[in-house]
Amino acid sequence: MRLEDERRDDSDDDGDDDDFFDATSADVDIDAPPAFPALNSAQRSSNAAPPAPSKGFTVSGPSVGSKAEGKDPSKSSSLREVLGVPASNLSRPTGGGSGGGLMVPPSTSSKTAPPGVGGASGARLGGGGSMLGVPKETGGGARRKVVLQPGCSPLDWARLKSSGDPSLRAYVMGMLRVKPSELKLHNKPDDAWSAFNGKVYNITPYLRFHPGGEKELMRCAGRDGTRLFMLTHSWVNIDSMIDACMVGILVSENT
Ligand code: HEM
Repeated sequence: MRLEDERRDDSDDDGDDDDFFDATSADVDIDAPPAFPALNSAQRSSNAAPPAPSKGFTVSGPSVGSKAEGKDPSKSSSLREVLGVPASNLSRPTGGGSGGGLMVPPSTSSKTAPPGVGGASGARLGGGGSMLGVPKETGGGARRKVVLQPGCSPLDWARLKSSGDPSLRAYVMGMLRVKPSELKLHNKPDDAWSAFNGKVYNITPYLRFHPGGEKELMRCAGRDGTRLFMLTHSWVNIDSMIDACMVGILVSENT
């Protein structure tokens, strides 16, 4: 399916949290990436530089030079796998100590702590919390962050992913050759497939684990989400994240 065609079956953007995919509305750029970090996030408000994709960022925390990498537990390859993030991205330039992996210890950040919450964990609820499965700050002001339900942390996902549960692959045996017209049929939360880099994945099981929320992920249900994915967070290693959900490869309509 060409991009022009994709634009016709658009998701509506009426602010309703319940509507995931609507193939009828038009005139919205379906690949317009969401703000990352969120426009009103602690990362931005704390005088942060814009997040860099994979190179050229600065680190304000403890030394994370290549020599230190092997010694730091938060940069172990297994953690990287769980997060689907290359080592070089575990510390994004966040300022204010709200980064995901190696940033300033929690106790140094009190700026975003909600009232009544001491500087320790409460201050860490925003920013890079999603990478560690920490529910994000929700209360107060205009901030509207995704809250992962209990049991939906990256580690929980890693556990489920390696369980071999056949429902991860929608009970598909072998690998399918999926045409865009067939892909389009799987556009509901309980039956959502999406193509990334030519591979078709059943994204339904991952929805509740997605740090960016179900609604954002559902924007690419039933279609090729590669562009939106790359515009949003090209540093995320999609293969390592949802390889267990792969159901086939995307083929052209007249194959
Ligand atoms: C199956 C495909 C996807 C996977 C495996 C995935 C995975 C992830 C991961 C691992 C993160 C955390 C990254 C980090 O904090 O550095 C993340 C965050 C995010 N994702 Fe996705 N993503 C997918 C698709 C999408 C799509 C299609 C969208 C949007 C339209 C999206 C929007 C977001 C947003 C907005 C965040 C930031 C959440 C925050 O505020 O921390 N994602 N995603």
